[in-house]
Amino acid sequence: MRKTGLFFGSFNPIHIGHLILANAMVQSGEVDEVWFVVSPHNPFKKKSTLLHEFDRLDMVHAAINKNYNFKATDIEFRMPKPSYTVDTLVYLSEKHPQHEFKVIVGEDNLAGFHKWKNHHIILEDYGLLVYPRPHAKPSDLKNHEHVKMIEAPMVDISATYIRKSIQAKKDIRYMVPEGVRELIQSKGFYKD
Ligand SMILES: Nc1ncnc2c1ncn2[C@@H]1O[C@H](COP(=O)(O)OP(=O)(O)OP(=O)(O)O)[C@@H](O)[C@H]1O
Ligand SMILES: O=C(O)c1ccc[n+]([C@@H]2O[C@H](COP(=O)([O-])O)[C@@H](O)[C@H]2O)c1
Repeated sequence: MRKTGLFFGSFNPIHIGHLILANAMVQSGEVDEVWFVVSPHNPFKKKSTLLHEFDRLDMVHAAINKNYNFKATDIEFRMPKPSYTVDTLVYLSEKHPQHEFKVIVGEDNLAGFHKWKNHHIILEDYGLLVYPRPHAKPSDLKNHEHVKMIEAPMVDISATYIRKSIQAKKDIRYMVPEGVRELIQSKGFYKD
């Protein structure tokens, strides 16, 4: 069985915070690889700054480059919207029976985790890999046998900050991998 961590996000754009964290998951030895699950554009949610899902997927591919421990998946583009984590897990497990999937979440997600669809199934059949987040509320879930806390650096950067920097015509070098920066520049993403 291949141990695979799923990292869900809109990745608008993917940045070094995401990549450092995904790499820490692989380095911890808890997973062999991380799949970036790009969240689709929810047609019911209007967010003018959210790029088309294929553009965000292209940036994730550019970021992964030749890291064979990382993979990007567009699986949720073809699933009913909004996509629930449990549905994606069930679908992926059926499609890839040789993989054992776990969900990567920030510590701040634990407090509201009981509101996720079929959260018991996520916990019992899959499990969570949790990375530290600043100001996370305490949660008993940390002691659950299928919840594993993973040590990872906290990198204080967000996609919002990067988008704002581009709008302010600032240099975003080092916040995203060079290939992502080149894509953003050549396609004129986030300029207006
Ligand atoms: N710097 C970071 N370190 C660790 N996790 C992060 C970081 N930035 C975002 N995340 C987490 O990664 C997941 C995917 O992030 P997302 O694509 O929403 O990026 P974001 O930078 O938070 O975006 P935005 O600023 O547009 O809200 C989310 O669960 C989010 O909490
Ligand atoms: O499946 C659910 O019910 C569910 C409810 C809330 C959040 N999630 C997952 O958690 C991710 C982060 O959620 P949020 O609300 O912190 O942006 C989101 O992209 C989903 O993958 C999933």
